[in-house]
Amino acid sequence: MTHIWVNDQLMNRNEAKIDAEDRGYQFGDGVYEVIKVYKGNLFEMEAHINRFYRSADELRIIIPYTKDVLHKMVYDLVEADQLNTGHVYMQVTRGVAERQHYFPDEASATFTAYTQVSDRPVEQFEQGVKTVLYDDIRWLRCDIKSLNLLGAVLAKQAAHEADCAEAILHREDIVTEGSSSNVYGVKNGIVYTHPANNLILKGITRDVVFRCAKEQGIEIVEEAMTVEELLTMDEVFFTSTGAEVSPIIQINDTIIGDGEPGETTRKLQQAFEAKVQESITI
Ligand SMILES: Cc1ncc(COP(=O)(O)O)c(CN[C@@H]2CONC2=O)c1O
Repeated sequence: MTHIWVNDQLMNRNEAKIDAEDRGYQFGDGVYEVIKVYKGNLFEMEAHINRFYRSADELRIIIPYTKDVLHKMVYDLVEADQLNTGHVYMQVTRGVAERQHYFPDEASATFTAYTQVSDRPVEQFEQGVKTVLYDDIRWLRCDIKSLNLLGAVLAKQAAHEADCAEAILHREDIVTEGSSSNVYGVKNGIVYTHPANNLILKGITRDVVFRCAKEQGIEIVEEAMTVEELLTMDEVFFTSTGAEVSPIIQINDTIIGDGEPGETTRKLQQAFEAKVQESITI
């Protein structure tokens, strides 16, 4: 039996009860994080916690724990579930109150966190994936990791129906990011990706890849690509907590490069793997 934090109670997963008037349930009024666990070790935990609090602050949601207490709660959850490889999903909502759009005067945040076993998608790393293009119909605060995911849900559904792993989003002609990932193009060994502003989520994996690129002497230019530029890149890849560094070999009907994962992508995959291994202290 796995466990779940519901506020400050760690209980069996099937005992959790969430009120029908929780604002996360009714309005998507909350924020979340997905944290990878490798051999029982939380990867980039501090960065995820910092982004979690920043997202909550942007929505004026008060997380009722200090960062240290929250870190311990997540650590204890992984221990309780003896999670080896997988992820922790955690979220905080503005809480339970009679349904009204404006912030309720009286509501205390609802925090939940649970673990999920999830293997690393090794075949995806090795072979690369097909993707589709999809209009970025999301709101203009994509830098907040909010529960408002309908734009991403519809995009991912379109990818799923096309037997693809990801949808690449674009606002008119400008490529922003994936439905649940950051997207990069490589031309002549230089990596291009959308600037970290309100139109994308500044991924934790993106930050690790930036560090890896610097160490490897690979130039990254934070400059938005047009759809046409993306389709004519030598290499394309995407990153997320779950996808790590995954090559993209096809976008709609366009084969990227020679249809195989590229050299720069491979270098970044190897450098990222070294970071993963470093995080495993046992
Ligand atoms: C819209 C969006 N952009 C970028 C990313 C990549 O961010 P990280 O590198 O920090 O993961 C995510 C991750 N979304 C999480 C990752 O796994 N499932 C999700 O919903 C995302 O949802």
